[in-house]
Formats: sequence, structure tokens, C-alpha cells
Amino acid sequence: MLDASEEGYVTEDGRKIGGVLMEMKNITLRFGGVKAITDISFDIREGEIRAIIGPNGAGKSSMLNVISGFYVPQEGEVWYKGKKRPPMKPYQVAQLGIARTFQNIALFEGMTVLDNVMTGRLNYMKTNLLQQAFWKGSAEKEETANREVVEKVIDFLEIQSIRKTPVARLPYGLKKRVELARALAAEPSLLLLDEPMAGMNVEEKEDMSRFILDVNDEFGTTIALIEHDMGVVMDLSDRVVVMDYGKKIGDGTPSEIRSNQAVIDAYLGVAHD
Ligand SMILES: Nc1ncnc2c1ncn2[C@@H]1O[C@H](COP(=O)(O)OP(=O)(O)OP(=O)(O)O)[C@@H](O)[C@H]1O
Repeated sequence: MLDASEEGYVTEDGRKIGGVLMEMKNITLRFGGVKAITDISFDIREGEIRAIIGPNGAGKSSMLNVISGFYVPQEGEVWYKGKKRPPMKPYQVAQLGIARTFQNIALFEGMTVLDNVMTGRLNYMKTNLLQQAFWKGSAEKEETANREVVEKVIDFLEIQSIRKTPVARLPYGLKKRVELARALAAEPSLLLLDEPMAGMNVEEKEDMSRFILDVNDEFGTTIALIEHDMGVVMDLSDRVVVMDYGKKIGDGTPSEIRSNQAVIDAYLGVAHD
């Protein structure tokens, strides 16, 4: 059994994970008569890669939407960095350092890769248009600082060669990478990835897995992801939450989840590796 103390724990591959970054306490979310999430609690720790898995309709996206502020649960509490988070709009959650990608890519198709990634910096752009007109100097300084972060992310994700290409012209796998770049440009403390491998071929999945691990390793970014590809989930994640019909049926390391009978019955069917 994993020793997840207050201070943190050591992963199966020997990495040191910190204390609690986010805690979901007894979350219940309803849409009219449909209970998408029923009384779910779990935490996400500093520096870890945490997966949420489960069959279609289990409530995974709803949970990610609660974390990112798109949905406000009827019951339960969301704690972040040791404080209870009041109900917030998604942009306010983003300002707390929580960035996300979407299940269906949500980029500006007509804009270049560079401009799309720049939109990830919007929360850092303090000068408005009027100020830009009067205080050109400070707007320029801000633009340069934002550009530096964006260029670093573009280099890191190896998309320099397509920086001036309109997103509409890119293949699917690269669009997904641009979405990751935009989220990273926000320099998040918590990065949420909604099915980062969906629709990808094997090679694209391998690239994306490598980038996710590199982001976590290089920037220490905490990552929570939803993913259906069990090979990927078991390879990438430090701990996994399993949902079924809106309820939590498992929570543990990949090897604990692989041998959890309730999880095997509801989702895995046969043990995945
Ligand atoms: N906006 C909504 N309005 C009404 N019902 C919703 C809404 N969003 C989700 N639901 C319902 O809540 C339940 C959980 O859906 P959710 O999309 O969170 O599941 P999921 O685990 O992410 O599924 P998938 O793997 O198919 O994406 C489903 O019964 C779904 O129909």
C-alpha cells in the first residue's frame, strides 16, 4: 500500500511527490434528475500525474469541469493550495494557475500556432488597449516577457517549424500538441488534460506521452488527466481515480488499480498493462 503522508510519498518509479495541491471533498453534481457525480473525494498532490478513468458516462469530464470551474457542484468543497475555493468562473480558476486542454480541440483554427499559444498568456496581459496607446513602453515590455515564455514553450514542444502555420492546416496530433502548448504558456501549477491521446495514432501517442512526462519532469507541473488508453494511463500516472456511474470505485497506484476487483469488473475487464 502506498504511504501517502501529509508531506508526500515516493512513487513506484522512485520520484518524490509533495503534499496536497488540490482536494475534492464529497463532491456531488447533478444535471436536473441526472447525478453525474455522487459524493466523490480525492486529492491531487504537488508534482504528481493523476489520472481519472472509467467507462463512458462515468462522470470524468464532469469532474474535470468542476476542477476548472465550468461546473459548480451542488454539494461538496474544492480546496486548492490549502484554502477552500469559493464558487468561481473559469477565468478566475485560470488565474489561480489551473490550465486545461479540451476533449474536442478548442483552438482558433484561422490563427497561427504562435498566436494561439500567445492566447495562453492572456491572464498575464495587464495593460489594456487604452494603456497600450498611452504607455507604449510598458506594453512593449509586457509583450516581450510574454513572448519569451511562449517561445520557450514552442521550443520545448518542438513546434518551431510550424509556428507561423494556421492551425486549420495541421494534422490532428499536432493540433493536440498546440493545445498543450497554449495551456503550458499559462505556466500553470495544475494542468488538466481531457483525453490528450484521443484520436491519435500510436506514434502520436508516444510523442504526447513523452511530452507529458517531460513537462512534469522539467517544470514540476502537477498534471491531472482523463484518458481511455489504459496502456498510456498505467505508464504515465502515479495514482489513478476510477469512476463508474458517478461514484468512485477505486483510487491508488497503477498496480493497485490493475488488481482491484471492482475496477476490473466495471472497467478493465481484463488486467491491462
Ligand atoms: N451538461 C450536461 N447536461 C446534462 N447531463 C450531463 C451534462 N454533462 C454530462 N451529463 C451527464 O452526466 C453523466 C456523466 O457525463 P460525463 O461526460 O462527465 O462522463 P464521462 O465519464 O466524461 O464520459 P466520456 O468518457 O464518454 O466522456 C452522463 O450521464 C452525462 O449524460
